[in-house]
Amino acid sequence: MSNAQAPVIAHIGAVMAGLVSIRAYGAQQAVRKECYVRIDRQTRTSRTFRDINRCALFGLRSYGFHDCEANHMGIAIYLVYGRGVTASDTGFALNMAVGFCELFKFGVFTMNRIEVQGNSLERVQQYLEIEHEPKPSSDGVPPAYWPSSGKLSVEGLSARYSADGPSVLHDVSFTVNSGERVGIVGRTGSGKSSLTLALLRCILTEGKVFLDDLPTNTLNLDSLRSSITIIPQVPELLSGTIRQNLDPFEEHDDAVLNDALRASGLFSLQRDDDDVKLTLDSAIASGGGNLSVGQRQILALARAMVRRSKLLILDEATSAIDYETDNAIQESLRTGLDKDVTLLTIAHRLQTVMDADKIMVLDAGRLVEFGTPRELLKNEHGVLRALVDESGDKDNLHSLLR
Ligand SMILES: Nc1ncnc2c1ncn2[C@@H]1O[C@H](COP(=O)(O)OP(=O)(O)OP(=O)(O)O)[C@@H](O)[C@H]1O
Repeated sequence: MSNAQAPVIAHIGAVMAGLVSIRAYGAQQAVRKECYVRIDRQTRTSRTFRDINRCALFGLRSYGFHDCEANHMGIAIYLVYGRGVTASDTGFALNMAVGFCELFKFGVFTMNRIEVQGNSLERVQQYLEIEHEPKPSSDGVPPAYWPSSGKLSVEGLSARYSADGPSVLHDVSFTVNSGERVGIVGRTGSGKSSLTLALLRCILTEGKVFLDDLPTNTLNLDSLRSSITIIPQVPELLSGTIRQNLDPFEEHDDAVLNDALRASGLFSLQRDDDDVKLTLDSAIASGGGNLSVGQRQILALARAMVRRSKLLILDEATSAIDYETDNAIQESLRTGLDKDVTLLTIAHRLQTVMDADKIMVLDAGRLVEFGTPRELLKNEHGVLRALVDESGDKDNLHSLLR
């Protein structure tokens, strides 16, 4: 019954979250139909559960009548005709005999309830049994100064999503010097996001990755991931205040946090006559639901500045944010970050990476070009040149480069 109930609750949750889209696409009928299917399934199991319960209760009552009542009668006869039985013995014995039946019934129902609720334990068990990432060990703790620079070297990196799945990155090798800004481009499915996941060891990898000359495969995952900051296309925020989101462990004072907000460009986007201004005390809804995607990205950028990571990976979300916000973010990336911060930008729009120090072009999981934009565009048969020539922005991109 519990297993049938979860899909109903999940469906209602999903519908509530997507009400606007459902109405916009006129999908009420399909959603209602799916809801009925799930409710029917849940009702069937619930009905069976209750029927069996009734059956058990009926059985118990019958048993109680035949057995307990007969017992009571036997005891009563003994108490009336037996010798040396006092009035207090009689009262006590009859009282206990009636109570025993109730206790027995209660015991059976409690056992049944425990079995049903045990379903929750089964679910916990399922989570305990899934494959876990390696646990941190004392050997994997990096020196306190690490990483002192954002130098990144990758040697023969291959990656796959599961042990028996296909390889999505093939023998990728490159070196990015500390403070360099590198744009990662490629067609859809070329492995751009997989490369960032491989750097964070979120997927299975082979080959070597060195951050500030330390091989990352020997490090504890928490140390590695806390030293690299990634700003995804749609950053997640925690419910609380902006202060808690920027500094969850309360390690920095307000001046540092405000500096980060200013450097990330948040204040430059707010006008004096805005009704709602974001400050450190502004409330954030769960997942950042009360902020726009652009504002969430800016806060994620501010968080990266507070963390002072030497390697920052930006999964560009230009399609979701307006021109002004995009400009503010790009400007903050140019001016707000420390000079030794290495920035890898996954570019969906070529325009944002044309001023990068280097561009990395991926194709079907292979690194096919890596160099300065000028060098790569000189190659008439190159992949970047083809991507630029295919884009509607071709003239603009060439003129940007000039
Ligand atoms: N969770 C996953 N499980 C298995 N394979 C995956 C998974 N995610 C991506 N892939 C595969 O990995 C390859 C590279 O995908 P990836 O998401 O890295 O491409 P991308 O260049 O980031 O694409 P896009 O520009 O569309 O985001 C694709 O062939 C894809 O099918």
